[in-house]
Amino acid sequence: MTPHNQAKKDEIAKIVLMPGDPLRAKYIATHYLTDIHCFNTVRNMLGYTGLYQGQTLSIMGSGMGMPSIGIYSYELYTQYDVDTIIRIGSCGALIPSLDLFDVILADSAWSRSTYAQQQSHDANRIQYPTLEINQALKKAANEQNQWLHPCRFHSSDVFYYEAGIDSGALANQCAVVEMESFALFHNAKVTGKKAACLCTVSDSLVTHQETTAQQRETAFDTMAQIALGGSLYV
Ligand SMILES: O=P(O)(O)O[C@H]1O[C@H](CO)[C@@H](O)[C@H]1O
Ligand SMILES: O=c1cc[nH]c(=O)[nH]1
Repeated sequence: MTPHNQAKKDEIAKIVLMPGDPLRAKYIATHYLTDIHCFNTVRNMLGYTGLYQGQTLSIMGSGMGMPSIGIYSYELYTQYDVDTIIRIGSCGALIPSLDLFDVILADSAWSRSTYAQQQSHDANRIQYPTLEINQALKKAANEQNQWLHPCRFHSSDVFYYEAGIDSGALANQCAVVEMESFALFHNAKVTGKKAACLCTVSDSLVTHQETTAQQRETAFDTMAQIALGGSLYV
């Protein structure tokens, strides 16, 4: 147990799907897993373990932002022997060619965050997912006839900008913005574990279209199904 997670070690699977929203975790667990068991309610950061096509899998919220996913993912990797975390988030489109509900796969995450610098003196502004997990997700998407858009993410500490879209994100060819992948990829690297990040486009910073809070909780089924399918190839 940790200050943030009441689970015993054997209650969490080797693979964890991790949305920011704990209610998205509950929705996916209750709709797609069988034999589910809720292993964490501390701070309402709900976590579930169950079976997906016979394989044990966990789904747990990360909360919003790098400090939050930094805590939960580090504990999962170092105290619960989790091997792989696949973030299943929402993101804002930074380029006009992306539509609401498109599913995006991070091939890298650029950030101004000091998370990696503070955590391990890692000064890299770009962190990377695990290639083998991205390949598993691409294979699952292919099988499901879904198109996955691989691109660089801007992993930001900010949701509401007074100064407009971060020019550094555009200069670094980021196609979407979200708030966790950089810290997750860093934690996977320093612990010798694996990570990937899928996001569904929930809004566009270009067209200003947006989904509702309810859709962000319960309407990201395409992404969930790709992550669930990919977990079988990990
Ligand atoms: O929907 P989730 O997974 O929380 O992801 C995105 O949504 C939150 C902001 O609304 C941030 O956590 C951002 O990364
Ligand atoms: O961080 C995020 C997530 C979704 N949409 C945004 O605009 N930013």
